[in-house]
Amino acid sequence: MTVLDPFYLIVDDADMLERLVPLGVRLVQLRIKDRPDDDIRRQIKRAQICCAAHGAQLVVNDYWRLAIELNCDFVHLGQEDMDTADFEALRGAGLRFGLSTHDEAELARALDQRPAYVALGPVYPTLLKQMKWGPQGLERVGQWRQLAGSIPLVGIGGLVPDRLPSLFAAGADSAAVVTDIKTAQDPEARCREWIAVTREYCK
Ligand SMILES: Cc1ncc(COP(=O)(O)OP(=O)(O)O)c(N)n1
Ligand SMILES: Cc1nc(C(=O)O)sc1CCOP(=O)(O)O
Ligand SMILES: [Mg+2]
Repeated sequence: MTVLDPFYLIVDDADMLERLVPLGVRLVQLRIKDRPDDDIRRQIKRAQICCAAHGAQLVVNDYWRLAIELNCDFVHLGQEDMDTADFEALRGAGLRFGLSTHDEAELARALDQRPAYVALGPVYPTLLKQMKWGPQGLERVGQWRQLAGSIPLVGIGGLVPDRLPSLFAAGADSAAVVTDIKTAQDPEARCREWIAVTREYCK
């Protein structure tokens, strides 16, 4: 079973990944939207080099075909991504995958695939993207903890350092973040705060 770091950084591009991973990030997702495949390919390669140099686990969002092509070992897929993903090909290539969930039906669908983790979101309101789901809240995190059994649980959406103790107390194993670090005046300093707050939850 994968043990997830409690701090799950999500970045938009390889530039930000190269700034933040050397600070001590151990789990990072490259979540690039609306770029040509060649650009994504180049950015994944940069991310692989940086993560290998710093002992961080790279997770590629969405682009599972490129992840197989480039010998990555971890992808994240949402429910729509799952519609077209070839899970046998992923397993055959030795890739682990984490899956997004927002309601019980999605959770059951995700658990059927024996993922490395399930993510529940948005735990709090998120500014990152329009979603049909309202904030799930901490009670829902606790419910997911029970339903997911031994599968690691990632909380995502509207997370900031002050919210982390209650998120972990509710049963999350890891906290994923985009906006709080991306929009910080000093992303490096904010990232260090996240590392400090989450360290005590390392298993
Ligand atoms: C850790 C984590 N959880 C959820 C998501 C969202 O995935 P998805 O629903 O496919 O949406 P996009 O991120 O692709 O817009 C995630 N990326 N990471
Ligand atoms: C990308 C994403 N997926 C979500 C889900 O619930 O599946 S919430 C979310 C946004 C998370 O980012 P922030 O830290 O900016 O709120
Ligand atoms: Mg996706």
